[in-house]
Amino acid sequence: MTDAPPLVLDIDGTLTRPEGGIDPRVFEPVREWPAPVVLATGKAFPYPVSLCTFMAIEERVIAENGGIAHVNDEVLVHGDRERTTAAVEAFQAAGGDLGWGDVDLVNRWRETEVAVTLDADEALLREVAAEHDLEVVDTGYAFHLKQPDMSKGLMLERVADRLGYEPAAFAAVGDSENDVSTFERVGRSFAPSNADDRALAAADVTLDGAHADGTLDALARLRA
Ligand SMILES: O=C(O)COP(=O)(O)O
Ligand SMILES: [Mg+2]
Repeated sequence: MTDAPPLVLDIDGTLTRPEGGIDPRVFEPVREWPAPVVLATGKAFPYPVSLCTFMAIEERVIAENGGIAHVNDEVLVHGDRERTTAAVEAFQAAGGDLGWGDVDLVNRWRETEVAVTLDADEALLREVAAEHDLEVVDTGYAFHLKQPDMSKGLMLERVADRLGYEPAAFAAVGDSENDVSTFERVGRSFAPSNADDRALAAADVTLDGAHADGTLDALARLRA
């Protein structure tokens, strides 16, 4: 294989099993991929960094829906956490609950945006977001309260530049609306069958397989 494209891979819903957790079958093809692999996720910064570390691949990550990234010994920051913090305080003052319990590991190491459980008061969250010029993204795993001008795709432009590629040189796999901004910029995009309507509509290719089954199929097609 000589011309496998660089990859942008979402994590939840894409590298995972339907019942949750990373599908270990993705480790080898990702580790052996002959071009750069960027993990692009809504998770807080340390999560994809750790995943790369334990997969023994370069720590090339876009985290927090494009709020922060690491590539080539450089940290790139886009989001402004203070704006989100003010909105979270308003949400909580109006009776909203982020929903992660007393020890909130989901947000503990976030630097730019905030994640809220899917069973939180969505109408209140959207109302507060609008009042603070923020938006709510539903990844299927959490609501994310973030700046509208922050996305995985926008951060991919900066990461791709550091890696010496055009964003269009990349192929991407992703399952939800937070991957649409990536799909809009890459040359080839794939959505596993569990993807939400927005990801399915934006993807070039809809895969028959769900979760990592679909992703493994996409990776095999890209190397065929
Ligand atoms: O944790 C989430 O809400 C979504 O994460 P993902 O972007 O890796 O799918
Ligand atoms: Mg996902």
